Amino acid sequence: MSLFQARGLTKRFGGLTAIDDVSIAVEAREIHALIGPNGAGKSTLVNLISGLLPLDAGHLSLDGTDLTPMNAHQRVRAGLSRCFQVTSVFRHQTVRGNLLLAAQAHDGSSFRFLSRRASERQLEDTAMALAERVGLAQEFDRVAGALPHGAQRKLDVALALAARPKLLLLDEPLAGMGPEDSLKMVELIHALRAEEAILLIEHDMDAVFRLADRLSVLVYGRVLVTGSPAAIKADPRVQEVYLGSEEETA
Ligand SMILES: Nc1ncnc2c1ncn2[C@@H]1O[C@H](COP(=O)(O)OP(=O)(O)OP(=O)(O)O)[C@@H](O)[C@H]1O
Repeated sequence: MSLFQARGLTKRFGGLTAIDDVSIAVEAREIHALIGPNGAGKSTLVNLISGLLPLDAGHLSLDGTDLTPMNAHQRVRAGLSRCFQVTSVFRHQTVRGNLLLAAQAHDGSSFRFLSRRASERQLEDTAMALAERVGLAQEFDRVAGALPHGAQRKLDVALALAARPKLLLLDEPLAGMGPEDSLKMVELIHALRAEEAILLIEHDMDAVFRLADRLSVLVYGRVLVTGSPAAIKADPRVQEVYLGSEEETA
């Protein structure tokens, strides 16, 4: 069984079926990218999976746990963590402060048998380990709002990692980044795959095709095709969807 399975997801907005019987699976250590033209339903699908929007129909499971009846917070606790297009960083806090808060929010109860000093030390270690994982150890004591955009997005990823997710939802992680930051973020996402499965929504097709193990193409709220990067590139139906902007699938 796949680590993550979504089956028959459906969402209507009045007369519009924005997501129409969508099924998608993500395996352990897989980067599964979701692509599609503007308005295809990618954001709606991510909101359904993370629990920000209620489903009209369908089922979701993660590592054998039924997520369907859970709200967004319960889904995070069950192992589904999300990075937002709009960063969720506390701008006036330092990197350390942000990561301590996140570590405490997700780990607080596991420290209740430790002394206060021991639990504080443990939280500090967790915060530093998160900073190191995303390459922000040098910026640990800097105020988050003063960091360059690329570093803030890394911090956003670290905040999502604090929940120790089994599946990480990355919603346009490269949005607003220059080429140098994009390259660093691609490297970071590539490295994350060793521990977290990733569902990636991203407009930068170069990055998507470099990172993804499999892709699903969403068109008018339906999955047109799922396959390897090579199969997706060669698929005439996909080429037709992107006709007029061939460089996007190149
Ligand atoms: N809250 C809403 N109420 C009504 N219609 C909506 C709502 N949210 C999305 N839609 C519609 O659902 C469809 C899918 O939109 P969605 O934003 O999910 O697409 P997308 O693939 O994420 O687009 P983009 O790549 O431009 O962000 C669109 O037709 C959109 O107008």
